Amino acid sequence: MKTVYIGSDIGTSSVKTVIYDKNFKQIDKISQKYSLISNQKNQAELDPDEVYNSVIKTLETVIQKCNNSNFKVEFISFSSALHSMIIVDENNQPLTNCLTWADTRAKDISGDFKAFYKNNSVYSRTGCPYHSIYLPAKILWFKQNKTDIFNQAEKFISIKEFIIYKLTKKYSIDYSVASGSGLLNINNKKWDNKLLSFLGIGKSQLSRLVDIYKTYKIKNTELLKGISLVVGGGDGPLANLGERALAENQFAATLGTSGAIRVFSDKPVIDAENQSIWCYLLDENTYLPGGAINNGGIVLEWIKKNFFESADDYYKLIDQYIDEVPTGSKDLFFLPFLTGERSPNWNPDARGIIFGLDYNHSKKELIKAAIEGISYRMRTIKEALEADSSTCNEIILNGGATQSKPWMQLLADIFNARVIVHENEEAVALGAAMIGAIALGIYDDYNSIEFNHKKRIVLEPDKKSAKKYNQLYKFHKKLYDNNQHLFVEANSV
Ligand SMILES: O=C(O)[C@H](O)[C@@H](O)[C@H](O)[C@H](O)CO
Repeated sequence: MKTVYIGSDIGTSSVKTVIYDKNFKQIDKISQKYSLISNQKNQAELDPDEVYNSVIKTLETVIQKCNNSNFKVEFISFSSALHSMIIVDENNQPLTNCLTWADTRAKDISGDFKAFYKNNSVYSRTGCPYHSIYLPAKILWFKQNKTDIFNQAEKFISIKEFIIYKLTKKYSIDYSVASGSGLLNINNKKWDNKLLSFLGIGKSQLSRLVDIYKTYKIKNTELLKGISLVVGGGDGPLANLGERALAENQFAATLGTSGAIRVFSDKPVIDAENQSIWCYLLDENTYLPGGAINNGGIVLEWIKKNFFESADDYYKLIDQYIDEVPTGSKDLFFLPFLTGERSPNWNPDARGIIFGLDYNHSKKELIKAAIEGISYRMRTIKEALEADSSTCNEIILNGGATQSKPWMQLLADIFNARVIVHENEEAVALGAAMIGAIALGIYDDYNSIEFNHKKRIVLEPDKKSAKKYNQLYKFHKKLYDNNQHLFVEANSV
């Protein structure tokens, strides 16, 4: 009987459940989309029951397939997007939808929280810069704006806790997802007391902290009952694991709707002065400093929606324009802050700028300038990370951008580093499956996993283009810096 592992990646717009053989080779994958609810400004929510039903549907389909093929399922291991929050009442019923990382309502919280954050070194303890994406701001928003819900809150949980609760009747949160909440002290691995008392919530309102290897038996549904469920971790940390970017100078990057660059470290890495990077956890002993941009492929989707609605071959056109338009898009610059900024400046007021437009520019230059702008922002993260960890000459890339070879070459040139893409496309689900194999005692730790990672693409930077991009990048940064005060002023004109 063939033994198989299952990794399930609960993302922001879909769940992907993947079957692996015991050498972590993908056998099959089932995905199910769900809809992001965004009827009001700053809202980006998911319906928790819709997500749960989608997860169950993919799991049952996969288990049925395994049963039909006479495969022995060792475990199901989970991953989820970070920074999500659902408030549940004393009967374990959701009082809210699931606020995702993209929900920005909490940028409008009032009062002295920012000063508290600064004066109490919250960043140094939690590894999370002051920002509305994290749970402290989200919780405060409810306290200030929906007091009735805040008062009825029995627990503040993430989407993964919600699903695991439904499957096991246990509220547990792993250190990885907990570290992305902004409520965990990453040094002593405990909920941060000072922060909790400022917010006016108790430890009992948060789940029990468990390690990512914690295993339960599934209690419900005929097909899933009795299968080992491994709690697993957050998508960013598991992407690095799935990419096997294990060394301190190996950065793994994701570039999809948003983007991130991260690296494993055996100690906390923080930038106390500028707070340019975050530091999350994979497990109790592995730290994950990194940075994330809000504006990746979302910028290209915005251009499509507004200017290329009927272009079925939009992404092909993008590739063509990257090739046709010269480096630097004929001096056109696009600061891509369509949804504010996360790393490295965490500026919620940052706005998009198209600079240098003249009569000879066309949509081709506009698109290439957007691609260059997104890529420059990724470079700002690489640099912030290098300033606090090690220099990196090789970046392992995953996410939607890996569909475009011209974009990847442009990234290699802007990073002035080798870009590698592996054959396996589902790094996060793969990382979750690796955690499951450790949890079940098949491997001692993630270093000892034997894995033949095949490379699909290896791109070296082109020297001439890298040199040119170096100059252009400096100008891009200047454009950003010189407009800082105008971003703020624009709020009150
Ligand atoms: O490491 C990462 O990829 C980022 O830090 C996260 O903030 C993700 O964007 C989030 O989990 C949504 O996928």
